[in-house]
Amino acid sequence: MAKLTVRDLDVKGKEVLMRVDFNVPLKDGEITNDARIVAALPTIKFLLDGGARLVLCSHLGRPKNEPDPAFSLKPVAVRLSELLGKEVKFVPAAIGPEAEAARASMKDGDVVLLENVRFYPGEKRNDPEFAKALLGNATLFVNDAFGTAHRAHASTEGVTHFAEKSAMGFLIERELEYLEGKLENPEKPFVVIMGGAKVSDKIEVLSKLMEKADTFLIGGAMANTFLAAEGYDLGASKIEGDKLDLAREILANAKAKGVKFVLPADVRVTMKFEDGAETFCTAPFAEGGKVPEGGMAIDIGDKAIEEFSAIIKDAKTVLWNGPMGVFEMDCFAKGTKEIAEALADSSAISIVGGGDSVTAAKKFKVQDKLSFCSTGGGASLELLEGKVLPGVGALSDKCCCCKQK
Ligand SMILES: Nc1ncnc2c1ncn2[C@@H]1O[C@H](COP(=O)(O)OP(=O)(O)O)[C@@H](O)[C@H]1O
Ligand SMILES: O=C(OP(=O)(O)O)[C@H](O)COP(=O)(O)O
Repeated sequence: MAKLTVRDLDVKGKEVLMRVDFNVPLKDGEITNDARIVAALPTIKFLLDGGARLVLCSHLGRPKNEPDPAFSLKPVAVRLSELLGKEVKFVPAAIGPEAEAARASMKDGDVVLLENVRFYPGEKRNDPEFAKALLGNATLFVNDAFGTAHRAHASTEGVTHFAEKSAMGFLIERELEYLEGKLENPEKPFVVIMGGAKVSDKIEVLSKLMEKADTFLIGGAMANTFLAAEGYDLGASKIEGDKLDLAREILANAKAKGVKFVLPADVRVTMKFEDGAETFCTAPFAEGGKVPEGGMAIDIGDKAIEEFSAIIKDAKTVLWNGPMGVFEMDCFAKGTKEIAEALADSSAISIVGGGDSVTAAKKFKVQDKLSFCSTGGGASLELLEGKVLPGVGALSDKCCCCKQK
């Protein structure tokens, strides 16, 4: 069922509670990446231009359900104010007399940012009393916190039970358009690039995507587990030893479905896991290549890069989730960098599923050449697994005239 969006709301003169994901990285009180604030701006501006009295709420980090200055949203209010070019009043509480007073004194077009909702035990518990207090006198709720939409918390799900209408913002709308819409009937060939640390984190998403994908390209540490399951010698590489049977099952499943499941032909190896370490590529496994004793596969090899890039070139839709190697260190980053560049050069619809892959796309400066980069790691994975995100499922349905919610 289609959900309400901000376009369906009449917000003039009304108090609107909006959940954003302002969970930004901070270093010594400074925001080191404001992408999540920037991503929420279109909805914030739309509501302010429409004459709403806008009350923003978010979490930041994982405080222990009590106030902790290290996780205060105050620096975010300052940055948001700069980006909007207007005052954003910061309220050092999310509920209670101070928050109520600040909200009561708002005029149309004003915006306030409440303090971190995770300073209260009711947030993660999804306590109805906390949700009611957070909604306050607002009758309308807007959720644009895609990165947190997989959490059924008071500020993402609980408040919808008390608001007259609950709608999604433009960010969530766009995330759904790409991670659901474009992948519903993907233009073929549809290629899925999977990497990252663990097979076990991605089993569900692998199985789900197996229904649609033509080809999987597997890299990162998860490729090591598949290669080990095929009987190759991986030396001291990172492997999930207890997932070998599962890996064999996935390989058999792909074969039965006629899906190409491409493992790296070769891997890049280091004898020392440290920055600036020397590396070399193994011979192709099919030609007897192996990781020597004590060696670690930390990236896909040059032959694998060549093969993966050729497949990406012919694709019409590509979904990328998980780096090809330990891209955080330049000496182990070649595979991830070249695959990111191959994706940027391709004419395919290119969708990056959040988390480390987006960090990699930024690091290798290809983000602008990709069709879409998700702002949520966990949320994008759950969506790709086919789950309904609680923060989306709880929004008002488009057809019900919204009186019930
Ligand atoms: N061959 C490898 N050996 C060890 N770690 C790896 C390897 N390849 C990738 N990684 C690590 O996997 C991590 C990312 O894994 P993951 O969290 O599953 O990705 P994502 O966040 O994109 O879903 C990165 O920190 C990267 O260094
Ligand atoms: O950064 C987030 O998730 P992500 O790292 O999975 O993208 C979200 O803000 C959710 O945070 P949480 O995982 O503490 O609930």
